[in-house]
Amino acid sequence: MTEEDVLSEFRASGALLEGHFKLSSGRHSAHYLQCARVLMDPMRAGRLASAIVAAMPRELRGEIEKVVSPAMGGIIIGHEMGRTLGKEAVFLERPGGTFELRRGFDLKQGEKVLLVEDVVTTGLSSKEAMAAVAEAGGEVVGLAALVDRTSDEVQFDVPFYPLVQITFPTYAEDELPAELAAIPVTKPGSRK
Ligand SMILES: O=P(O)(O)OC[C@H]1O[C@H](OP(=O)(O)OP(=O)(O)O)[C@H](O)[C@@H]1O
Ligand SMILES: O=C(O)c1cc(=O)[nH]c(=O)[nH]1
Ligand SMILES: [Mg+2]
Repeated sequence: MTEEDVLSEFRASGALLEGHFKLSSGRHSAHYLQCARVLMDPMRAGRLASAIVAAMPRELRGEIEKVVSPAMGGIIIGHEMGRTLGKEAVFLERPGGTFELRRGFDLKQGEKVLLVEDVVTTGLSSKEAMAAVAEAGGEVVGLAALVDRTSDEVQFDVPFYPLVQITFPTYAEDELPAELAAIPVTKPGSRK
């Protein structure tokens, strides 16, 4: 799949939103990729997951023992990646503010994990999820995502495999452009 093919899937499903959004990090943006809309068609979700897996090196694919995703956004794409890889897919939740495995999900000591996100912007959620995997005994061997919204400063300790990179600007609360500040803000994600 080319980058334009992926963006067409986002446009076709009404997942490319324009307005004024408060992101998980607290930063603001005039653009939001609502991945839940792009993933609501199971066939499309499967196609996108297969495309992410196809872009990963064969050696890494062979190493993965389990897929772990941060809820909510990572769950559907993580599950579809698990299907493509033929591995179990579990998810992390943060009812108390910190990511943890619940519902009887666990990891073996040293189990090799592919972390799967829908969108990565500042990378904070991914890093918190990696810390939770380590805490549970797993070893993250790679990070995969549908969309990479990061700037050049964001670095990870493991290889990062986004399907598409889109650099929409983001702004701190105290540096909003006047035209953005004039639009009422919505916060689509679930981080408190
Ligand atoms: O790289 P970051 O700056 O951390 O932003 C990306 C994170 O933000 C969104 O989740 P959110 O916390 O909004 O909650 P959700 O997954 O429940 O929608 C998205 O699903 C990523 O997890
Ligand atoms: O940074 C985020 O919270 C974020 C950005 C985006 O475009 N889509 C999304 O689901 N989350
Ligand atoms: Mg999320």
